[in-house]
Parts: sequence; C-alpha cells; structure tokens
Amino acid sequence: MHQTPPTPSTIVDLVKVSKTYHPDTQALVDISLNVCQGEILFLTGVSGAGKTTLLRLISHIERPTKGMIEVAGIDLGKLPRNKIHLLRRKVGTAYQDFKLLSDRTVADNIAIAMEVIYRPSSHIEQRTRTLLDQLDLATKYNTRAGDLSRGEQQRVAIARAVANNPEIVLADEPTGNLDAETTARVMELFYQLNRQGTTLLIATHDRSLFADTGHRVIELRSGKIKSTVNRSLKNISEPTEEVHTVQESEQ
Ligand SMILES: Nc1ncnc2c1ncn2[C@@H]1O[C@H](COP(=O)(O)OP(=O)(O)OP(=O)(O)O)[C@@H](O)[C@H]1O
Repeated sequence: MHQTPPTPSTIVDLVKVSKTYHPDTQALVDISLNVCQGEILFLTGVSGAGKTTLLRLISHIERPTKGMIEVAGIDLGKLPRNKIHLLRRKVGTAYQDFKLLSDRTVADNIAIAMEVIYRPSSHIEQRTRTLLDQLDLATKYNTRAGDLSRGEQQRVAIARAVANNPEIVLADEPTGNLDAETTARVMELFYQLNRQGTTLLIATHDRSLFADTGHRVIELRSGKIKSTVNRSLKNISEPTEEVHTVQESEQ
C-alpha cells in the first residue's frame, strides 16, 4: 500500500531576526528561516554577508538584536545560562577559529567533547580513532594540536564537532583550508552523519560543495536573504532532482 511520507519537522526556526554589532553594523536584517530535521542546508554569499553571524546566533554564541530563534525545541531567548549545556549537547559547531587546546593532543581535543557527557573511555578511544581514520589523521592521534597545519586543525575541529553525533552540526567554511581529496573526505563524513539523521548547516564560499547536490542553498547578501534555491526534501541525504525554482527576494 502506498504511504505518504511524514512531513519533516522544523529543527531550526528564525523569525524576523536581526543582528546589529556595536555601533551600527547591520550584520543580519529581518531574517526568517526554518530548517527541517534531517536537512542539509548550505549558506553562501560574499565575505561579510552575514553567514558566520547567522551560525553564531543559532549556536547562541551571539544574541540577536531582534527576533526569535528556536533550536531543537529550545527558545534561545528564554534559555537560562544554567541550561545552555542542554543546547550544546544538541548542536555541534566547527567554526573558523577552531578553538583547539594547542598544548593537548589531537585525541585529547576530540575526547573532551565526549568526556563532558560521561562517555566510557573505551567508547571515546574507538570513536576518536574512527573519526581520525575517516579524516585521514590517523597518524596524528598523539600529536599536539598546536603542531598541526591549519587544514589538519580544521579537521580536528570537525571531528570534535561531530563526535557525539549531535542533532545539528553547524560548520563554517569547513573545507576552507583543504585540498580536493580531503574536502571529499570531510563531505563524506557529513553525508554519513546526515544519513543517520543529523541536520547540517554549512556556510561556504565553495560552490562545488553544493552544486548538483540537490540540497537547499540560501545566499545572503548584506545581511539579507538574497535568494533561495529550494529542492526536494523527500529524501534527506541522497541528491534529489530540483523541484522548485530560484526565488529572488523582493529587495
Ligand atoms: N564581533 C563583531 N563586531 C563587529 N562587527 C562584526 C562582528 N562580527 C562580524 N561583524 C560584521 O558583521 C558583518 C557580517 O560578518 P560575518 O562574519 O557574519 O560575515 P560572513 O558572511 O561570515 O563573512 P566571511 O565569509 O568573510 O566569513 C560584517 O560586516 C562584519 O564586519
């Protein structure tokens, strides 16, 4: 019997969100956006368009000047400080500043994410080795993070972001320092997570990451949504045919 597929539920919801940095930089202006559970959404746009700011608002590193943001059922405007860890467990972030502990080993940097939620050490070691293998860093297990190249540090930050299989992964230029082969490895890791249900928001200048993938692409310009290429959400991970047209906003 033919069954209608379930309607995907919203996991990230922004309503009329603006962000002005002191004194008067309008980084985001009146952004409304919702992301479905299990979706891969690409954010693109020229430097300064507001991509990083949008991700930082969703991860609650920055606060909006106006508007409402809900992430995995949590209204960020009402989230008390002592509950922020609940959001951190649901959202993995890999940003351009990496924030690695340079005096600790690669393995330690990844393990930290799992130690804070009391994963057993056997699980932590196995998960760390699997991720390093997937990201072509197996030989760097005991290397100090400070001794790695930028591209290697970037991959360690990605491994740390995904170590706990969070519900949502926010990645800012995750392949910015990588060659084509390593980029393909990182993207394969993301697609693998997505097949397991993780929602991905990826900010990138690299059009090859989303060209012909069938995933939704939002282009920001001067803090506004300039265009959206909507695609079918019927299948959450496999590339699908494009079913909607590009919509230019009425700016
Ligand atoms: N902490 C801050 N204080 C003041 N202005 C900021 C701050 N962070 C970002 N901005 C400004 O906000 C605007 C949007 O910046 P944002 O980093 O979000 O853009 P982006 O699209 O991610 O750029 P890039 O591709 O270069 O990373 C820019 O004009 C930037 O200078």
